[in-house]
Amino acid sequence: MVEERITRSSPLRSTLADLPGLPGCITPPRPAPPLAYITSTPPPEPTGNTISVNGFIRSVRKQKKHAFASIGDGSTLSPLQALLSPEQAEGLSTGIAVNIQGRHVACPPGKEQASELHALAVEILGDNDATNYPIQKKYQTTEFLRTLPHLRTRLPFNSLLLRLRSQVIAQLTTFFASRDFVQTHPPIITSNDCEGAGEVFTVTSSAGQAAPSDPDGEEAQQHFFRNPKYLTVSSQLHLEALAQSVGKVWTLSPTFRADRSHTPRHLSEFYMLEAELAFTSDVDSLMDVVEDMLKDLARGLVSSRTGKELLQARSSDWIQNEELGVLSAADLQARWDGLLASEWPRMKYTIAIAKLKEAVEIDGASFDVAPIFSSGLHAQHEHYLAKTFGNGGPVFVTDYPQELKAFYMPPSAEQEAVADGPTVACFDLLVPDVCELVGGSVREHRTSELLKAMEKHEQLNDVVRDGKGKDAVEDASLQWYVDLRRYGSVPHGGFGLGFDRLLLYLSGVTNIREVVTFPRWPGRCDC
Ligand SMILES: NC(=O)C[C@H](N)C(=O)O
Repeated sequence: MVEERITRSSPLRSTLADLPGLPGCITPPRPAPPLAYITSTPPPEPTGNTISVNGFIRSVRKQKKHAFASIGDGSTLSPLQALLSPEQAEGLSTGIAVNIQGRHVACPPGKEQASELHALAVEILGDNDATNYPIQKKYQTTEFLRTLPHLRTRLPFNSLLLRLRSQVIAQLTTFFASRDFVQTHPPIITSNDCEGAGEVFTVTSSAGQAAPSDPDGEEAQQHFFRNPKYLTVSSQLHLEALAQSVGKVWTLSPTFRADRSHTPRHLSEFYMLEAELAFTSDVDSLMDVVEDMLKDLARGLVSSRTGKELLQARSSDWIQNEELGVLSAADLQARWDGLLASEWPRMKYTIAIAKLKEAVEIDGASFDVAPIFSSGLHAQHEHYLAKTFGNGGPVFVTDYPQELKAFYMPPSAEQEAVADGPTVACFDLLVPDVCELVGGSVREHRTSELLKAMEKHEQLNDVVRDGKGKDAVEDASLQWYVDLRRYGSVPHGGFGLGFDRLLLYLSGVTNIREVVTFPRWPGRCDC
C-alpha cells in the first residue's frame, strides 16, 4: 500500500453520491474509468478501484494500528468510512476538509457499512479549529443549533433537508411546465398589502430619500419611492395581471409577514408557491390542480433517494431532536401514502363546523376555542378535521364565511340558506399537524362587484366614489388592480401554498425554523 501525504492540490470533483454502493462525494482519479452512480436501484458493488474522495471528517477514531474516519460531503445521509494508517490520520479531527485517495472495497458481511475506503493518500484541504468547533457529534439542542445557521447545514440531516428543498423545486418546475403554466417573477417590493393578509414590513433606504427637489413636494421627498412601499405579503394580485396575459402562471417567491408570531408554523420570511389560472370560474378545478401537484410531488419523493434517506433518518438514531420530529419512519411513510390516497375529501365550511360541534357534543372532544361559524377554523380544528376525515391525507374545506375572507373572493356558486351569513368561493387545504397548507379562491372579476367588496372591507379604505357616478380608487396603489377588471376581465382563480410548510410536512420535521436555512422570526435574524 502506498502511503503518502499528498502535497500538491488535487482537483475537486463530484460528490459522495456518485460512488458505487455509497452515498457521497467521490470520483476516480483520471484516467480510471468513470464510476457508476448513486446508492439506489440497486447499488453497484464497490470495484476495488482507486478513487478520490472530497469531504469533511465527521468523526475520527484512532487506534494503535489503524484509524477510522467518517467522511461526509452533504450529498448523502450516511458517511463513507475510510481506513487510515496512524500516520495518515495524524492531524485529522472532526470538521477538517480532506481529499482521500484510496481503494473502494466491499466490507465483509456483518459490518454496519457495505463498503469502505482503504486510504492510499490523504490531503488536508481545509483545517478546522477543532477545540472551538461548535458542531459536535454529541446531542445538541435545536435551540443551540439555531444560533449557528451558517454551520448547522453541515449536519447530515440538515444537508438532507437542503436536498429535499431542491428536489421539490425541480419537480414543481417540471409539473407546471408539463401543464403549460408560465413561471413568473412578480415583484418583492409592492405598493399595497394585497389583502390585509398580515402585518407588512415597510421598505426604507439607507441612501436617504428620493430626489432632493421632488416637484411633488415634501411627502414624495421623504420616501425613496415617493410614498411608502412594502415587502410583499402575497404575489397574488400581480399574478392575476400576468394570468390575463398568458393564461396560467406560477411563482415561488419570498414572502414577508411582520406578525409577532412565534408558532412552529410561522416565519417572518418564507417562500410561497402561488399559481393563478385565467378562464376558470370554479373552486373544484383549482383544487384539482393542487391535488395533482401534491400527488405528483409525493410520487417523486417516494421513489427518490431523498425519500429513502428521509425514512432511513427516522429508522435510525440520526434524528435526536424533538423539533426535527418525533414521527417514526412508518408514520412518515403513512403521511406520503395519505397524499397518494385516491381522492381527498372536499367538505364545505358549514359542514366542517357542524362536524366539529358534533365532535364536542357527541364524542366529548374539547377545543380551546369553540367551533363557531363566525370565528373561523383555529389550528386545533384544522388538525382535528384533517386527522378525522382525511384518511391519513389532506382535506379540502371550501366556502368560508365572507366576513372572514379577503375582498377579492366572490360569493359561493351555490349560496346555501345559511342563517349565519354569506360564504365565498374559496378553499383551504388542511393536513394533520401542519394544518393549513394551501389557500385559494376564485377571484371577483366583475368591476362593480369588486369595488363594492373593496369598500366593504375596511382595511381597504382607499376606495372611494369620485362623486361623478364613476368608480375610482383614490389611492393609486390599487387602481391598477381595478383596471384589470375594466380591461377585458375574465373569470379566474388561484392559490398560494406555504412552501416551507410543505417541506415540514413532507420531511416530518416539527418546527419550520428547522427546514429553513436562515430562519427569521420576531427578534431573530441571525446572519
Ligand atoms: N395566492 C393566493 O391565493 C394566496 C393568498 N393571497 C394568501 O395570501 O393566502
